[in-house]
Amino acid sequence: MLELKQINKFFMHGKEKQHVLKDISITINDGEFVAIMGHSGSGKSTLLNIIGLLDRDFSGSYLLNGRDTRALSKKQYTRFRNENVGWVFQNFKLIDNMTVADNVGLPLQYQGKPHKEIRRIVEDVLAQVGILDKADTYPKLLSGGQQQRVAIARAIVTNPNIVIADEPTGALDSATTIEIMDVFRRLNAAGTTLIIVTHDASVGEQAERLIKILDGQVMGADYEI
Ligand SMILES: Nc1ncnc2c1ncn2[C@@H]1O[C@H](COP(=O)(O)OP(=O)(O)OP(=O)(O)O)[C@@H](O)[C@H]1O
Repeated sequence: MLELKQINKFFMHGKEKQHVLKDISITINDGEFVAIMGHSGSGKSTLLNIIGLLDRDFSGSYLLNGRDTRALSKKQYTRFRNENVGWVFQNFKLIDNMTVADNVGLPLQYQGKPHKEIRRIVEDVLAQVGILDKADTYPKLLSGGQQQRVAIARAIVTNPNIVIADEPTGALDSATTIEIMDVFRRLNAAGTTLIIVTHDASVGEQAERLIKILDGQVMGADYEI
């Protein structure tokens, strides 16, 4: 479970202080599929970075699986993220000069797993996202949808309980968006908590719950984006 309480976040622009997140309190239960929507600049990515343990420079409290994320040392915080959260981005963020299998296996390499075990887990995960036949090719030779499957495989290779995706279909056409959302939905059906920021209403409507953000604040269900 994920509990954000009274989160406030500021950015400095020279001497100007910008209040980007305003008193955000959200609870997300294990296994939920939540979409976050709102206008450009409303604070969605800033919020996602906090939820996904990439940023803890904020005020308020954030408990993840009962742990106070702000009480962790820097090393513990990074480790906690690697164990609990898988990230997927709009532009895939794959390493071009590494094969698909090596990209997906990277988080396991960081964990110090033996080579043979890494290959076995990677093949399992690639099969799960439907691109086992691409294991030994390079990302740039794949379509956008295939590259996003690789990125999803990399996000889930450590078996995290939460997958966080920032505009994961933003660079994909509508047919590919449907395919990628199928992959996400299967993942969620198998028990993974899924949190997606999206501008695409067809993606947002697949979520169990929609969190709407306006100017850094959570809006009620009747707010029209
Ligand atoms: N690192 C940063 N330094 C300074 N200001 C920032 C930084 N990151 C975001 N901001 C500001 O915070 C506000 C919210 O940005 P954020 O990226 O969270 O919005 P968003 O809702 O995700 O937008 P979009 O839909 O366009 O991605 C914006 O005004 C942005 O300029």
